[in-house]
Amino acid sequence: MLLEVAGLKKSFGSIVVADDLDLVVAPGEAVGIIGPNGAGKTTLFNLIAGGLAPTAGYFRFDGRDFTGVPLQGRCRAGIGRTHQIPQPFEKLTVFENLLVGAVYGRRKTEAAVAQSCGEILERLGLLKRANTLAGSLTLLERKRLEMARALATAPKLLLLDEIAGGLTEGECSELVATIREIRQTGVAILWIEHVVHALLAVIDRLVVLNFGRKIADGVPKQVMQLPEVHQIYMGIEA
Ligand SMILES: Nc1ncnc2c1ncn2[C@@H]1O[C@H](COP(=O)(O)OP(=O)(O)OP(=O)(O)O)[C@@H](O)[C@H]1O
Repeated sequence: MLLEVAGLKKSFGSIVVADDLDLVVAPGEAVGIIGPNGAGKTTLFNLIAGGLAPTAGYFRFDGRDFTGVPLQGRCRAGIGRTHQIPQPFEKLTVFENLLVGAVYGRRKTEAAVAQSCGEILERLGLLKRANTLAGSLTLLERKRLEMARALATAPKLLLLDEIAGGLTEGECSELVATIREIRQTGVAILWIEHVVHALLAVIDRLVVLNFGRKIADGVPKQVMQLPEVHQIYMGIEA
């Protein structure tokens, strides 16, 4: 397995956001995560990426025990992430944003990463915006930049947090095509998304969270049919 999380626990006061969670992702696999607002999805990403420390839990990545390893160590080991609300360095250009990811995420010189950053921008459809200040991008371009900057760190696992939210149907389809292309390069994907049809177009497996607990994990179409998923996630009575 590429990622193995076992017995993950985290609370904020009386709110339990990760309740004895187990999760695995195989190399190159695409796994979707759904769940109602406040189910603990983004918190799970923060725990995996290392921005938050769990109360308990075991964490293994790429064959090594990573329990207690901080964010930058996880990034350099191959965990890249995007944020639900894009967080570019607004006063840097698009290309400079990628350089930051590549130089600090891979511990390489600017000269050594410049070409691969250009290739990533081309793949993500942002090459023509390379010298534009990130603060002036459209929402779709910001979302593309989030992915491009994460890819610049050369991840083995890419965490996508609601990347399709707020986009038009056409923009969403474009983004799905890009995510499928990223997958074809061998990068594993763990994707939180409320736009379920976008998710289902990409993923191999679907995990459902509710109140910090995993309530389903399996073949996407079968998971979507489960009465508890209908009831909890969509508010439809079984
Ligand atoms: N730093 C924090 N301090 C206190 N409570 C927090 C903190 N971060 C998250 N929470 C709470 O933990 C719960 C889970 O939040 P989280 O953002 O992980 O949910 P989510 O499933 O990603 O929701 P959404 O779909 O709305 O993005 C929420 O009740 C949230 O208010």
